[in-house]
Amino acid sequence: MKYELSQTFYFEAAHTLRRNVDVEPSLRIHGHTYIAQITLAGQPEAGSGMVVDLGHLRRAIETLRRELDHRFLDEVAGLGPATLENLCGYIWRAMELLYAAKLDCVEVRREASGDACRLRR
Ligand SMILES: Nc1nc2c(c(=O)[nH]1)N=C([C@H](O)[C@H](O)COP(=O)(O)OP(=O)(O)OP(=O)(O)O)CN2
Ligand SMILES: [Zn+2]
Repeated sequence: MKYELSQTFYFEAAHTLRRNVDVEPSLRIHGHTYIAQITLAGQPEAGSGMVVDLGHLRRAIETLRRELDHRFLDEVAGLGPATLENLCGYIWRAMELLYAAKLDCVEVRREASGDACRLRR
């Protein structure tokens, strides 16, 4: 048995994208609302009864969110082309530094279009 703790946050950001379909509109600067979910998994520590204190996760997310919210994603260092896949990877790398093997899943969605990407251990 393992316990899964999740927290969800959103960010609004702009980007361009080089694609083989919808070439011209994708190359124009446009924006999306992104919803991201981070899941940590493990066993609660005996003393605290927590896998991780959710207050700690909330602070880590706030720092990360400042790097993405109201940004032009093409200019975010280390992201690469601003796809859902690369956003998952970017968030994963930031959270793995803090939570190591407890990091279980990162999901990024664009609900307006029904798009989602999930990165799992
Ligand atoms: N594998 C991926 N494919 C695409 C991604 C992605 O992140 N991973 N992203 C995009 C775009 O960001 C794109 O703007 C969405 O385009 P599209 O699916 O054509 O939908 P709309 O332009 O209609 O989206 P709106 O939300 O309505 O603007 C494309 N592919
Ligand atoms: Zn887009």
